[in-house]
Amino acid sequence: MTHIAKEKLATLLMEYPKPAGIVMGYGTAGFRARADTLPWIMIRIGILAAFRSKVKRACVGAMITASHNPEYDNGVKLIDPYGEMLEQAWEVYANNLSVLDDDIHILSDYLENLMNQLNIQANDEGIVAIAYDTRQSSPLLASIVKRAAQAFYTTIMDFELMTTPQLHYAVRCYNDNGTYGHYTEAGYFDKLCTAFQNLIEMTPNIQRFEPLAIDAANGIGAMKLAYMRQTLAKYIHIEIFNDGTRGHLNEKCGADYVKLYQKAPDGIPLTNYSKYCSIDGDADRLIYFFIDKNNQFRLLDGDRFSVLFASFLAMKLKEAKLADDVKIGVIQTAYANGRSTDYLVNKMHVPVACVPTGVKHLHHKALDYDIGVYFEANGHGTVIFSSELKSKIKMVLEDPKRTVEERLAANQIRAFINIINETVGDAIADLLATEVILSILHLNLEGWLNLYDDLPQRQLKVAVRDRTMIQTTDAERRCVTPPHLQDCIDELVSKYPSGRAFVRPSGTEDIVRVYAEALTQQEADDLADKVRVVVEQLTK
Ligand SMILES: CC(=O)N[C@H]1[C@@H](OP(=O)(O)O)O[C@H](CO)[C@@H](O)[C@@H]1O
Ligand SMILES: [Mg+2]
Repeated sequence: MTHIAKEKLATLLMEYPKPAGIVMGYGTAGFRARADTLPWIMIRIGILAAFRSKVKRACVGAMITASHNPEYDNGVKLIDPYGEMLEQAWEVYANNLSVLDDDIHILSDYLENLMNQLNIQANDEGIVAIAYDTRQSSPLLASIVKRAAQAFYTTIMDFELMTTPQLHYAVRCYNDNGTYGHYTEAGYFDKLCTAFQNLIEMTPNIQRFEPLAIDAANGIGAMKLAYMRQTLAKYIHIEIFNDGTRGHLNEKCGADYVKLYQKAPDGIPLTNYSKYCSIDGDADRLIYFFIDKNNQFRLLDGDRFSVLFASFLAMKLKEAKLADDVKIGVIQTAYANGRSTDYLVNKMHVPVACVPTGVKHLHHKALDYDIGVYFEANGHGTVIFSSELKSKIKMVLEDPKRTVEERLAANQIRAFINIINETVGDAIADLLATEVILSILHLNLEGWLNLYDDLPQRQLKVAVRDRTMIQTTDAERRCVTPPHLQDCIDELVSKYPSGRAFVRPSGTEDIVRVYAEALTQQEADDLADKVRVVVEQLTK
């Protein structure tokens, strides 16, 4: 480590000291906590981003956001060169760095060892792309990441205000020299909007788009959607509410609020539109909803996107005569409604895999398929396509012996691939994909909802002394510790027809989550509550 790097680090450590006794782990979505407790961890993350970039000899990203959490929280996560989440093995380095106190000698010893281990030279080049959401605390936190990375000969690409998926996209494009698209924001919108227009224009008898009201959670998405709204005004009328001019970020609005409380957000008129959706604070989650004829609030969550996207793609594969040699699969977590899994497996005959919570797990598993559709129930997800599938599509398009219908279907899949953000779940891309599929299939929200009926469900948060006491297996569906907890859950569940329940420690909050579903809301509530009681008893 150079003398200058050491000096710069020492200055940062003095400026942003680590609070005594603080412990922080790189969790489901990076480091996340109250914003005022975060500056010190940004130093560590800045260093790690620089190292990661040097090792991969590519640009990596650092996104400052706490997504759907309150304005006073913030967080940071790293993005790997292909636009995916940081490789899990590196989370260990993040955790090791977070354990270290502010002693510059100890820190530089650790860093020198790490540089040796990773075979990094002090003057290797690094490049880190940084972006942040609209939180007041974000610019300062971003500036600390930047200064720490710069201490290690690293160039910074400062994108300032961006959605999380936009940064994932930019990192991917930058590293594959524009093959995936141009890495700027203009490049991002150009790719999505052009593909959306193409798909509309190539499809005969497409249904007119009904106006859509969007709850933007008073976050970054409002600003970005405004740009898209103008570009696509010719096709679809979009109104943006909760755009940050009045309300507070994620407060009684946004995708997480709507999904968790199963009710409409504040700040949006509920009578004027037939279609509504909510995004979250960093615009990577999307949830649709509407008010039905009986004045009931009806929700379409992540499971519904899986079903819709997989149905559309399976249909187009069939039309393109590609269905036989393409492996399509859906990835869910334990939070997926049992009826969605049932519909996918038994009605659509699409294989479903279940993985632990967190997009990194879903994304990883989706790579096993030619078309991997993945969504968390909360509305975070995307579709990824293998390069073999992309070549097959190209072959159909270039084969003069193929019929017009076959080529049209292949072309529709190709356009769909360009709407989707394959690097990570993206509310804006998913919204465009959903809108265009609904119009192609002539479905309204009611028709989409009627594909299957959800089982009533309940989610609870339980505060316990030490959430790590609960350990799980089988994609978090069964508890291993504390002893007997699983037996108690099994016993409770057996009393409810079609009942299912599980318990897991949250990776982003200091709580344990309980999930239950059953035939009626009353039973789901009862089951969840009884499970809560045994959790409380056995973790005392
Ligand atoms: C039940 C639930 O919604 N859990 C969320 C939440 O994780 P937890 O580990 O459950 O706190 O935050 C994650 C990051 O945003 C998201 O990926 C995940 O789906
Ligand atoms: Mg988010």
